[in-house]
Order: sequence, then structure tokens, then C-alpha cells
Amino acid sequence: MDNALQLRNIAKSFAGNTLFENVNLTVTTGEIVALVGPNGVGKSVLLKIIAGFIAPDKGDLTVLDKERNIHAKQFDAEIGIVIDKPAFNPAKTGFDNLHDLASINNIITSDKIATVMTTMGLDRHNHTKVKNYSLGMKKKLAISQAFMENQRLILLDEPFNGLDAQSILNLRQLMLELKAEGKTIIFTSHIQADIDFLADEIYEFNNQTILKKELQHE
Ligand SMILES: Nc1ncnc2c1ncn2[C@@H]1O[C@H](COP(=O)(O)OP(=O)(O)OP(=O)(O)O)[C@@H](O)[C@H]1O
Repeated sequence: MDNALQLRNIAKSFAGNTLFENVNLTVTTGEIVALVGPNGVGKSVLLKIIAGFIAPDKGDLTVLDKERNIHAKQFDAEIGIVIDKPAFNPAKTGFDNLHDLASINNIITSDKIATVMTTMGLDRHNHTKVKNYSLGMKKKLAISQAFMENQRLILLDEPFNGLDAQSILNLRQLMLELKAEGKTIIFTSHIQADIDFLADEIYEFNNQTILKKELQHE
């Protein structure tokens, strides 16, 4: 099976404070991988390195068959990401925000955006501006943009945070459907039930690196 991602000896420090060294991670295409560990160990930073938003200090990455130049910030349209503070325009509706983002790559229609919003429990005709969205609605909008363009690699930072019980079940289902379509998903979470339910592999931050953890559900 081919790999969606390979990280080799990735290191990252901020202001002399080492977050991690020698991070090695190979993710098979079509798998769901969970990154776990205490607050502040670097889970979000590692996702941002994979997305190309943050450059590592050392190491090599191959992402979706492309060798990454670690000295250049890069944006790969085949990667979808949900990060802590998505840059939505607060004065526009959810649909208009997704529409603006989609116009950059111009590969999906308005109908596709509407379908994705429905999948996420959002309504394209809701005229509420994003500044008046609830926490959960913002999270759903962020998740929508991470998969609406059929991205092959989907990076989800604490996707279940702020979602109600039914929405958590819906998102779990969606993640399994994306996996069935061959998408690769890496997510972070502190919620053991979601990790156990979804993850094909779990990697835990430990002593400034990551180690594979035993699965609990097999
Ligand atoms: N751009 C940055 N500049 C300086 N320090 C940063 C930057 N981004 C993250 N950090 C620091 O790196 C550390 C790891 O942050 P990160 O957000 O990756 O943690 P996390 O494992 O995702 O935590 P949590 O479980 O709380 O979400 C934190 O101490 C954070 O302050």
C-alpha cells in the first residue's frame, strides 16, 4: 500500500524551547491516525508542519508523493486542515465564506458547497453572519472547508470540540465515509472514545518524540 505521508527526523523548537526531535511517522493512504498527548506538547504544531504552514527546523517530509522543501512555506490544495483559528470573514455568511474559499481553486460548484454544508448540519440559506455563529457552527464550517474540495489528506485539530452529541456521531460517520473513499485523515483529540472508535493507528507524544500506541479496540 502506498503512503500518504512520511516524516523523517522532524525537529521543531520555538525560541530555544524544543518541542520535538526525531519525529518519524509513516501514514498509509486511507488510514485514520490519531495524535494524542497532553496540552502543549506540539500536536497542532505537527499538523501545521504537515500542512506546510510551519517549517520544521530539521528533517524531511514526503506528503502526497511530493518531497517538501522545508525552507519554504507551502500550500497544497490537496490537503484540508482544521486549525484553531480558521480565517473566516466574520461579516459574511457561512455559505459566502466557503464560496470565497472555493473560488481560489475553482474546482467545485455552489451545489457541492451546499451539499457539504448539509452533511455538516449547516444550511446554505442561513443568513447568519459568521461573527454570530456559535462555537459548534464555526467548527462545522471549518470542517466543511477541509473536505469540500475532495482533499486527499485531511488534518483535523480537535474536530469534536464544541460539537453536540448528535454532531459528534455525525462527524464520526463522515470520517469513516471519507476513509472509505480512500482519504487519509490525521486528527488530534483528548476524547478517548472518539480515538478508540476511529483510529487505525495512534501516536502519542512522549519525551519530545512520538511513539506508536497500542490500539484499545482490537
Ligand atoms: N507560532 C508559534 N510561536 C511560538 N510558540 C508556539 C507557536 N505555535 C505553538 N507554539 C508553542 O508550541 C507549544 C505546542 O503548541 P501546540 O498548539 O502544538 O500544542 P498541542 O499539543 O496542540 O496542545 P493542546 O492539546 O492544548 O491543543 C506550545 O507551548 C505553544 O505555545
